Amino acid sequence: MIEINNLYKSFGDKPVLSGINVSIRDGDIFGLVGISGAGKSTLLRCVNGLESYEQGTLLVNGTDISSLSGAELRKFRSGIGMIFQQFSLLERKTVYENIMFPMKCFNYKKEEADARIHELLRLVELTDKIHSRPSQLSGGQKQRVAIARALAMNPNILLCDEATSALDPNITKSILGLLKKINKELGITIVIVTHQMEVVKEVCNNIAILSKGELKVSGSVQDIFLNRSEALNELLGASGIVKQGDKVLFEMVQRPGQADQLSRFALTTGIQFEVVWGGLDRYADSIAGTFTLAVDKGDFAKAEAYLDETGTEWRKV
Ligand SMILES: Nc1ncnc2c1ncn2[C@@H]1O[C@H](COP(=O)(O)OP(=O)(O)OP(=O)(O)O)[C@@H](O)[C@H]1O
Repeated sequence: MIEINNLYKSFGDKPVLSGINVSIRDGDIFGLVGISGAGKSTLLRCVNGLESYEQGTLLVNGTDISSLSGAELRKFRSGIGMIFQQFSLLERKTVYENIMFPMKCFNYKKEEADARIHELLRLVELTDKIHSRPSQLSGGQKQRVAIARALAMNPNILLCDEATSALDPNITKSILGLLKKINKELGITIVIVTHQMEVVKEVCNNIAILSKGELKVSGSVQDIFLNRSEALNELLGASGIVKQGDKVLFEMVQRPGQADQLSRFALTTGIQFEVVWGGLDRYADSIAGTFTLAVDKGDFAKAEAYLDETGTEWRKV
């Protein structure tokens, strides 16, 4: 469990995080999202003590990192793996030596480390690349090596800083598949910083949206996308949909299992409408979405009555 309470951090006199409250449960795949400069990476780096903070508390499995130093801090950090956009592999070393690196720092016995490297390479499906150097690998393969290295010390948390941002969509999918497998099979909590909404929808169960160093909203991915807060609209560039002339705009939510919602609305009310925004998305294993409809002002009372009578989830835009 990662519990962040009222966290404040500045660089010099510039506040970059303030009043941050986030709770990440064991087994979560948690997304930290927000536009560039929102403070996502800084918050992620606070979790493993790569950045310090001035106020608030940050507890990882009950331990306050700011209370640790020296060997205790090193031991604590070894329980948190991290991967990066640029992979950060040692270019002159082989795949084997790269994965060995953290174990070497902790004086693992050669046989023990050797067995662990083979086990990790099976997990990331790269056994045939054991003697390759990073320059001989594709981007996706490099990230697999980085993941294996991050897992070498058996962490219970994996931090991912824009880990798929440099990869093409198919490779991104395969890395996300690997992260899901690691989360499910090894029970590792994963925290993902990303600006890619498709990444969030594909793997995260919970997210927090940051803007200018502040937490705007947090909760389940599906709820946040279906509730369409202003913070999400801002992130998606959907703020301020233009209201035109005599039209009234409203948004209907389509939860899983409500696939006939639009056609029922059309057939029952007979109202002519335009779909001006929205669509369906896959959230892990279910499909849901929102539609923003525009109807003539004169038809809105009828539409509203239908929506309320049928218990449809909706809101005026
Ligand atoms: N070491 C540093 N020294 C001074 N300012 C910094 C430092 N690291 C980050 N910042 C500033 O802190 C703010 C938050 O940066 P951060 O990298 O956490 O944002 P981000 O949301 O991860 O953005 P991006 O998606 O562009 O990486 C930015 O204004 C950035 O310029």
